[in-house]
Amino acid sequence: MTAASPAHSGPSADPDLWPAPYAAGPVDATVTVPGSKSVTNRALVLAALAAEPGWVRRPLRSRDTLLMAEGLRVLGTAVEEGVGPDGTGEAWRIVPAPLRGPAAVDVGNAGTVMRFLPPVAALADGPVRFDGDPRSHERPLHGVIDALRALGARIDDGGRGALPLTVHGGGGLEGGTVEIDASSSSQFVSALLLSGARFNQGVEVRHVGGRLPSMPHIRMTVDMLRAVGAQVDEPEHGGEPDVWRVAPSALRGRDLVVEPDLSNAQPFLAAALVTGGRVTIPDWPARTTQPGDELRRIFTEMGGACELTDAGLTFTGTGRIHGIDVDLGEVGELTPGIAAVAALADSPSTLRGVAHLRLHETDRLAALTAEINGLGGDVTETADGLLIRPRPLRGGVFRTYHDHRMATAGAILGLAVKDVEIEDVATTAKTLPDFPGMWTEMLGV
Ligand SMILES: O=C(O)C1=C[C@@H](OP(=O)(O)O)[C@@H](O)[C@H](O)C1
Ligand SMILES: C=C(OP(=O)(O)O)C(=O)O
Repeated sequence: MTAASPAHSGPSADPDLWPAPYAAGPVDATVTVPGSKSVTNRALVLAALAAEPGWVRRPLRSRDTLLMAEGLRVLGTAVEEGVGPDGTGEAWRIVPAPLRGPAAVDVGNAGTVMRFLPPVAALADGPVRFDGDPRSHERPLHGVIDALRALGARIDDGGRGALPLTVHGGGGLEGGTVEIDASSSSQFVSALLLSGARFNQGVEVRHVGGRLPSMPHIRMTVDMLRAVGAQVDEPEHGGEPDVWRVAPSALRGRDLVVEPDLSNAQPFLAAALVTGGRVTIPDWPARTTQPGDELRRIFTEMGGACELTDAGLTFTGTGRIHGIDVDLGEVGELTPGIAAVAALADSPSTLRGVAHLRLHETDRLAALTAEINGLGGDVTETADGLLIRPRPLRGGVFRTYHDHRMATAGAILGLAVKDVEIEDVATTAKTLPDFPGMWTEMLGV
């Protein structure tokens, strides 16, 4: 472990700076992780589009999912706090209703809200205005806007191809075949498929362009559509490459239990790796489309070991971390946490396939480079990723740029480097509101 730099004057009293706890020894903890953002927000959209009420059990309650629930509410759907249909387990009860406008939807900086709801709004019977955080104006949306127009929707975006915009819902959408370039976000494809069953002709989405990122998230969309009764053709299992089809049909209301968010399990697993300790995540699914499941392979290659038992996933570290050369294109949202671990390794790492992270919550490649180097690291950006050469790090302020995964990446570094202070740790509320409490509880501090 690296001592704090003598030049560093110790933690400041700035309330916006969170002193990241330093781990004096190996962690040994069981950490229950709240539900998946991606599953919760798909479940909400599908339940709102269904022909009958449904339940979403163990939903994630975070900024992104509360924005999704509110967006659906203003479009007419009832999202009620309650218990599951058998009287057990906390759940949201979703009662679909005719989608209506005028309405105004705040997307915050949630990719899932800004991309999944405009197709839903096209089914409403009036104008729906979309706006969000300043960063939401910079995140790509052209794939959704152009596709919806091609499928028959009227959208006023002032020619920007981005937020803010108004979808002039016409009470329904013709649908049909559409070509999009989804190389900047897989969420374009997911967005069109999720609403596609409700279009008159269904939808056929043909991706044309560069590499499509985050394929597991598209598989999640397809699996969840099938679970509510949609008929989906997809490239896997013999379909045409880069083509997805959803047939027009009614969707069933279901009782769906949300899996723990495996991407939010990442910092806790990383804590086992970095401190040579042991962390168990209960309810780790045996089979899942969540990209976080890849952490079993990636963190094992970086020096740990994992075991999936009835108790959950137990991940054990040795305290020695190895560098890794890995393509993260399918699992881009894991990059900040992997970069933090890689900065503490005993050999260099190359993270590839993630150019599209420049358009995430912040430019994650620039942010990780600036902040790890700000602690004395040696990170360089490549055309599609990062080169990380570990060096002894020192304490200092780790800025987060309104990015929840920057905050958790900084916390991972703080385990091994004294006097790291995270700016605006509250930004973790996007997907994990109690992160600071969970982190200190894991460490027993
Ligand atoms: O569909 C989803 O739930 C997501 C898809 C991915 O988006 P991109 O394909 O834009 O990276 C991922 O990074 C994001 O965190 C969640
Ligand atoms: C990229 C992410 O989020 P979003 O859904 O806003 O795209 C993320 O959570 O890492």
